[in-house]
Order: sequence, then C-alpha cells, then structure tokens
Amino acid sequence: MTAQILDGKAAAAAIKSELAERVAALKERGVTPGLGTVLVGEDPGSQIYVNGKHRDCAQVGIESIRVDLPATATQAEVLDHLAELNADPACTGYIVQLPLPKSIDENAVIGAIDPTKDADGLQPTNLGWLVLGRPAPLPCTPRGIVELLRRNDVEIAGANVVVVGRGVTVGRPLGLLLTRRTENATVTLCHTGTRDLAAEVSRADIVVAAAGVPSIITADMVKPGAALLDVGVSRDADGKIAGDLAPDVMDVAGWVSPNPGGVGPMTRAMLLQNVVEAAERAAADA
Ligand SMILES: Nc1nc2c(c(=O)[nH]1)N[C@@H](CN(C=O)c1ccc(C(=O)N[C@@H](CCC(=O)O)C(=O)O)cc1)CN2
Repeated sequence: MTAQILDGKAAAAAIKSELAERVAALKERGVTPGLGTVLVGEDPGSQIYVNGKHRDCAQVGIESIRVDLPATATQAEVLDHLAELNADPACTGYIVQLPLPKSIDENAVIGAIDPTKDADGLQPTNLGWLVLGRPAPLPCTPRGIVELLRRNDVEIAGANVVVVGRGVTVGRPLGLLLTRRTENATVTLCHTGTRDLAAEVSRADIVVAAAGVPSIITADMVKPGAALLDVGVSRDADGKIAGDLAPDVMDVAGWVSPNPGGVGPMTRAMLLQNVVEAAERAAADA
C-alpha cells in the first residue's frame, strides 16, 4: 500500500481563495480586516513564519500591522504594545509569535490579549470556551488538522485518534477539539510519560505526531490504512525539516500529511480564517 497524500498546500490555496471573496464582501460593507503580529527577538524560524503571515494577508486582502521588538524588550514594553493593539480599531485580530524569549512570562502576555482580538485562539478565555464547547476562535494548527482531514474525507467521528505531544499550541487543544460532539472522536493524548507509545499508536485510526522527535512514529507501530499527520518541526544538520514520521510509514498508512506541505500551510490558512470570522462577527454586531 502507498499512502494517499493529505496535501495541505492545495487545501490552503483553496481556503485562501474562499477567504479572499469573504474579505471582498466585508470591504463592500465598509469593514477591512486587519491582522497584527507581535514578534519579540530575532529567532530566524519565527521571522520566517511572521513574514509568511504578512504575505498571506496581502494575498487575501487583509491589512497587516507588524510590531517587531528586540529580544531585550521587557515584559512591560511588550504589554504596552498589546494594549495599543487592543485599542486600535484597524487591528481586528492579532497574534503574539511563540515562543517568546525566556525572560518574558508567556502566560501573562497571552492573557493580556483582548479575547475578541485573539486570532490564534490561545487566549485563556477562548481556550476556556473550547473546554466548554462554545463558539470561539480556535487554535490554528488543531483547526487546520481537522480541516485537512475533512477536506480529504477521512472519517473523524468514532475514530480512535492518538495525539503524540501535549503542547499548548497543538496537542492539548487538539484533544479538546476532536472530542467535541461535532467531531466525536475518541482521543488518547500521549506524551513523554506514556508507557508504551507503540501499543497506543497501533490502535489508532488517526495519529497526529506533534512530539518534535524525528521519526518517532515508524511503520511497525502503525495500523494499516491509518491517517497520519506530521506536525514535527525538527531540523537535520542541513537545515531540512525532519518530521516525526519515519519515511517507511508510507508503505502502511492510508493517508499521510507531508512535511513540509501538510499541516504548516493549513496553520497559516486557519489564522486567516480566524481573522475573517472575527471581522464578520464584529460587522454583524455593529
Ligand atoms: N502565535 C503562534 N506561534 C506559533 C504557532 C502558532 O500557531 N501561533 N505555530 C508555530 C509556528 N507557525 C506559526 O506561527 C508555523 C509553523 C510552520 C508553518 C509552515 O507553513 N511550515 C512549512 C515549512 C516551512 C519551513 O520550511 O520552515 C510547511 O509545513 O510546509 C507555518 C506556521 C509555532 N509558533
């Protein structure tokens, strides 16, 4: 068996053209969505991701506002910039690029985002709404994973899903998202304390690998026909992405998301979708 590809690039391109039409409709009603980004420090990976977010905005007609601060910025300075974005009507949603430098309390910063402008769905109020099953902006990578599965007709309802990794941007919120009544999956969240990862993975219809450990999921662990999504972003010695899925999984799995070209582009598309939806909500309330 050779797995079918869960092509995130193609799905993201389709979503972006749908969003461009919604942005045009908002502009006709006098509403221009605007995404703010806050980047602290000079991490090259984060700079690439933020550049990409501004390029994506331009492609669909979303205005963008960029706040770049040096790694030496204090927490108080970062919070001042957040207060400005919270008050700026041109900024309908914004994100703080993670990770932040160690000198800054990430929870304090994320907690200071106005929940109605939280384009990442990571503000504690919005994570709380996710726990309670109420509508709110959703974290981009988990939302992108669900959308990628849906667009490829991979059955989520009733599926046994193993998520490997309990991070706040992917693993934990993905577990909450997949166990909502609308998704209806059974989720096992694995992490460094999991006793027998291979046994857990072997029972899964869907595996989301977000451990950041190259090739942690190998063909011998995988149930034939399972859908595998690779969220791992380690780099090899040449700077190439080394995903969490070993290459041999292609011979056993039913679907595999490539890395790059799978979940990453969907994360970017879901950020745009959160921005557009927030602007649509604001326009409806006006
Ligand atoms: N505030 C946030 N910070 C971070 C998030 C997030 O959702 N919100 N997620 C990641 C980084 N990230 C977006 O910010 C992100 C990562 C990767 C990609 C992507 O498209 N990757 C490409 C490969 C690019 C490369 O070669 O490096 C792919 O998978 O095809 C987009 C967004 C952590 N921080």
